[in-house]
This record gives sequence, structure tokens and C-alpha cells, in this order.
Amino acid sequence: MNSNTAQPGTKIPVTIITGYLGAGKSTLLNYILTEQHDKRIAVILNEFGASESMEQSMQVGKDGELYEEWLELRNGCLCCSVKDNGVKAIENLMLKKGKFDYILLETTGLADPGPIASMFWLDSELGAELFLDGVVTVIDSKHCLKYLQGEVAKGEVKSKAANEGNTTECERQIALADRIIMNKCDLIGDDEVASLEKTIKSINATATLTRAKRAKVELDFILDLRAYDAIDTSNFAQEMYADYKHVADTTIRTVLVEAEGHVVSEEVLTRWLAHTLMDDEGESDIKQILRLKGVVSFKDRKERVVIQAVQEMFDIFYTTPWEEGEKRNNRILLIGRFMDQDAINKSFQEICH
Ligand SMILES: Nc1nc2c(ncn2[C@@H]2O[C@H](COP(=O)(O)OP(=O)(O)OP(=O)(O)O)[C@@H](O)[C@H]2O)c(=O)[nH]1
Repeated sequence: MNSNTAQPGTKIPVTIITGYLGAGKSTLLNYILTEQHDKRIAVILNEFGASESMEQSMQVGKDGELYEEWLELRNGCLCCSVKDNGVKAIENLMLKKGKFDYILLETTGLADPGPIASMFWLDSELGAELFLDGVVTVIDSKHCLKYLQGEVAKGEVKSKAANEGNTTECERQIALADRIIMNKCDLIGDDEVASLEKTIKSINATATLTRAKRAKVELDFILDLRAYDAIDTSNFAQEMYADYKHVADTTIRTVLVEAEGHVVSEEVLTRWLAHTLMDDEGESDIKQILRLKGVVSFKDRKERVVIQAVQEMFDIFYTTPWEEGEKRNNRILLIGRFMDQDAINKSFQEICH
């Protein structure tokens, strides 16, 4: 999903590295930091500590050079801290250390990446020096299916969500991913990997997958994702035709809605998005959209319109023009739990003419 359409200027990309306990996040980051490359990459480990004022340990790598810093956050870890606190702490650190080319932020194994992604996305809109580049999820291919079914890693207590038969952390981390590293492929056979791939695709049809051992992946796979921008629309259109059928026994899945014609106006689309992204509070199986991407055509506009959303936040981008005679389809992919595809589809058809 490399985009050349929107360049957030001189802002620094932040990629969130997430994954359930023991998936191989640290292995990945160590590998990245010790590989020879000419990029200045900051790695921030978002660790839970015992003390109230928690700290982020941090490493910077360039040409194999490594050192550590401590990043003080007054209100605890990044996921729980007051919004821009984490962003400010990183900016202060850059004042001291000079700018980085990339920032990789590792979450804890039990983190829901949604709120962290929203925080960085919102802050880039507010003029911060950072922007959200995307979410990379590392999975333990050997144990992933068990974790998806609510089993927990050794020594962990089953989370409230898993106990209630709701989504598991592992499921949410897959749902929010733009890139997925299927790690530990040395521990299972090819058939098992292929079957796991299908399950993952049915939860999140839009992420790009790669298989790995010891988390060895090309640097390009996790950098310059531009997953929250006006993404390259030709790539996007292809992704939308991916096999998004629901094969997994999970509550989160991907749904595609598609309509011919045009969306009437930005105002109408904005209203539809606000309504669709809202959680169905009060219902027994609460609908919750975690991520949404789409390309639509507005009446009387030449440009494609790209939509991005995470949780209840969304943005609309005017991008490249439609070709002469090109069929102007409107396509939106939604990743969420307890979605009524027919209802979402019906309401979408109603705003496209
Ligand atoms: N067999 C095998 N072991 C791996 C692979 N990748 C990592 N490991 C091992 O798995 C264990 C967990 O890896 P980490 O990188 O610490 O995982 P993590 O996601 O950072 O774990 P937490 O910090 O507990 O969330 C370590 O003992 C690694 O050496 C792999 O591809 N194959």
C-alpha cells in the first residue's frame, strides 16, 4: 500500500508494532535494529512497569549503532495515558536527540492497537510532528488459532472480553493490522500455515501478509506503509477483490459493500460514515467497526475519493481523477464485530445514485 499521492510533509512516520504475547515483536525489532541500513529508526517499547510513572525504553539504530534512552510519561503507558502525552514525549525526545526517519512503537502483547492508532492519527491532524504510518501485527503462527478461540498464553489470565465470548486481543490485533507477519512458520507445516492464512484473511481482508521465521522480514514490509493516507487507489481496488469470505469462527470479520453510480455529496457520505461507525450501544451483540477503507465517486467531482477510518474517527481524501469512461464504482470495506452486512449494504445503496 505504498502511496505517492499524499505526503505528510516532513512529519515522521510512526508504525505501531503489535502482536499477542510471545509472538515475536522483540525479535522483529532487534532484527531491524541490528540490520545494516542507513535509516535512523527509533524503537519505543511500550512496557508496563511496576511503578506508577512508567517509562518507555528506547533504542535508536543507524548502521547497527544502538543505544538506549528512557522516555518518561507522567500518566502511565502510551495506551492508557492522556491523549497527546505520548506524542509530546516523543517530540521532546527528538528535540534532545535530533530527528528520526522512522518510529516503531511496540505495544504490549495485551494491548488493543485501536486507541493507540486513533491517538497518533488524531495528533497528526492537530499538527504534531508525527503521523500514523500503519499497524504491523506479528503473530505466533503455531498458537494463533488457539488464541483466536479465547485460549490464553501460558501464565496469563483470561481477559474479560475472552471470558464473555467477545473478541480476543489477538483478534483485534489482526483486525487493525495493515501488515501481518506470520511468524514462527518453522514450527508448523505448510498446510497449517495456508489454513491459518485463510482464517486471518477472513478477519481482515485488507492486510498484506508475509510468512516469517525469527521475524526476518524485509524492512520495506514495515516501513512507508502510508496506510492511513489517500492510499494508491489502483492497489486498493485490487485488494478489495481479495477473498474476504468469512471462514473463521470469530466475531470480527471483513465486510464489503459495493454500489454503482455516485455518492451524492460529501455531506451525505459524512453523515453515513458517522452513523455507520457509531457503536450499536444497547443492542445485545454490540456492533463495532474497528477499521474502514473505501473508494467512492462523488457526483460532479472528477477525483476519486478515498475514505479512511479507525474506530469512530474518519477522514476523506480527494485523490487521482477517474479515467475517461472508467466505471465509477463505490466500494467500502469494513472490519468489525457483529456487523449486519445486509443492513450496512442497504443503507449504502441508498446514498449512491
Ligand atoms: N521457533 C521460533 N521461535 C521464535 C521465533 N521468533 C521468536 N521466537 C522465540 O519466541 C519467544 C518470544 O519472542 P519475543 O520476540 O520475545 O516475543 P514478543 O512478542 O516480544 O513477546 P512479549 O514481549 O511476551 O509480548 C522468544 O524465545 C523467541 O526467541 C520463530 O520464528 N521461531
